[in-house]
Amino acid sequence: MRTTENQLLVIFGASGDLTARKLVPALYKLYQEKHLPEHFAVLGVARSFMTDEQFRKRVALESKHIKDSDEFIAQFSEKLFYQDLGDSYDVSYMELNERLQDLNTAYQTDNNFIFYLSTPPSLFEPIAKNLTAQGLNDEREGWKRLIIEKPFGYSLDTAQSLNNDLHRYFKEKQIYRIDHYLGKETVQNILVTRFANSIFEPLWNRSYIHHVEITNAESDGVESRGGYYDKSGALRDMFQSHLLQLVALIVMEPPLSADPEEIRNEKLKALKSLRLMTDPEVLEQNTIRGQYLASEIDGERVNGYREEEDVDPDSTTETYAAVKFYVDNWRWADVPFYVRTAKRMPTKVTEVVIHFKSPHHQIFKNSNINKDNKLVIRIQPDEGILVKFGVKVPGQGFKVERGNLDFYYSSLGDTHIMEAYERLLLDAMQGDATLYARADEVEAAWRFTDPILEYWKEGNARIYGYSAGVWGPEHADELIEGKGQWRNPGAHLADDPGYCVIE
Ligand SMILES: NC(=O)C1=CN([C@@H]2O[C@H](COP(=O)(O)OP(=O)(O)OC[C@H]3O[C@@H](n4cnc5c(N)ncnc54)[C@H](OP(=O)(O)O)[C@@H]3O)[C@@H](O)[C@H]2O)C=CC1
Ligand SMILES: O=C1O[C@H](COP(=O)(O)O)[C@@H](O)[C@H](O)[C@H]1O
Repeated sequence: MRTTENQLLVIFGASGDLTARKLVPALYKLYQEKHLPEHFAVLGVARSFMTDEQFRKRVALESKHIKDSDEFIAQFSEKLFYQDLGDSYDVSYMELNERLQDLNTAYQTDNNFIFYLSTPPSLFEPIAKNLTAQGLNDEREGWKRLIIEKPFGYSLDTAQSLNNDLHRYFKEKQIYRIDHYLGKETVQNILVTRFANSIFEPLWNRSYIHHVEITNAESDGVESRGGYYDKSGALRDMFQSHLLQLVALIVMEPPLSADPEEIRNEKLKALKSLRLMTDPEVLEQNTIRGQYLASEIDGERVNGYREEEDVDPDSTTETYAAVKFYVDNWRWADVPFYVRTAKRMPTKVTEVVIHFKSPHHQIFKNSNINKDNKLVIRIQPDEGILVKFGVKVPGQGFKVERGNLDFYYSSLGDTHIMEAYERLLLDAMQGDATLYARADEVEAAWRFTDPILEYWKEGNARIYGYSAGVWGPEHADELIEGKGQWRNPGAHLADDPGYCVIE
């Protein structure tokens, strides 16, 4: 059992959206579930002026994301404090340090500090530098950890220079780069499915796997984040980070143990083995970008991307990205990977599908099976795993249909499944970086993504429009043709069509 030592959590960007919507509710849940240490406090930091009481009201007492009895919330709120930084950096950081030391003494947090940077990325380096100037990176008394929000860089160059900047002030082992997909239970379950069973891993290679398909679909548009998204796009926002982390978990070799560095070493090797696409012809044939157009969903008009708030009316930023690629190593040679991510799809769903090859000799010639075995790892919603396999239809002869063999997390009843930010915060509090991305992993992911972005930026690849509420541009079907078709899953895995369900 890992221990959570006494500590003080400092959140930069405490007046922002993420703090109110994700971080404080996650801390509250950890408090409810009794995961927080006996001596614990949170200091929120931003430029806006607020008293402790105003901060508490804003993020806890009046938060629609926290629901519980007033008394319990009030107890939790007493652990929350706020310090404004104003605009004059040196003086402010000195005051911040004094406040920290006072809280550290009052709450007996043993000089253990986590600094969570939930600010615009341009502030990651200056905050690390200012903390260092105050000696707040020094681990001689108590440990110091730095959590960095996404996006981590905008390209390989910018990610490398951010890594270099941060390493000037903090050691790699002090740095925790958030990728909230790694905090999802079902994403972690990929490791368990593969390495805690002997029934999947022997098949997990080019001899048995036909192709791998990953879909990340959101039904929402860009909502209020148009300003950020228009400079980012689907490839930077989802593919480079969350989806390549999923790919790494699917592709990686078995680690020696569940030790964080062993797992991260294998993920790095996996990311390094993705075949770089630099030839324009290859990029043209293997990547597709799209942008959603205005449409009607359930009788209501929804905006096209270019009409969204804070989006350039002539924007060529992609809201749909599909990439086909190969992994150049012994295990995966010639197995195509198809990964797509998009906004304004028919439903919100993320899943990994391992498509197995057909049996190499068909005995049941009259069977009406034209689909192969599949392993569906449903990341969200309706989290679970589904195996599609052939079963005999009762009656004469050998008619074969696809049956479903499944497991759903919802069947665990009342078991509390930690939300990603809860899990990640608790891990950082306990000094476990397994579910955080290491510097070299992030760079390897950018190395693969950069040439696609460059090719798209040059205006070479066409940007296909698709109506909001459909599965992306029709042209994307050509990418996967010859290997089958996109699975276009429904919201509920439990409703996945199958001849029978084996309980
Ligand atoms: N919101 C979301 O759903 C997601 C956000 N993220 C990431 O989380 C981070 C925060 O995002 P979000 O909360 O949405 O952003 P917001 O714009 O809502 O908040 C930014 C915060 O940074 C503060 N800030 C700005 N300048 C400074 C400064 N000089 N010193 C200290 N604080 C400062 C702002 O407060 P003030 O103006 O008072 O200083 C505010 O509290 C970003 O890196 C974002 O990419 C990642 C995934 C999802
Ligand atoms: O990081 C991000 O993720 C969300 C999707 O997260 P999920 O947990 O709801 O799947 C995405 O909407 C956002 O654009 C992106 O920045």
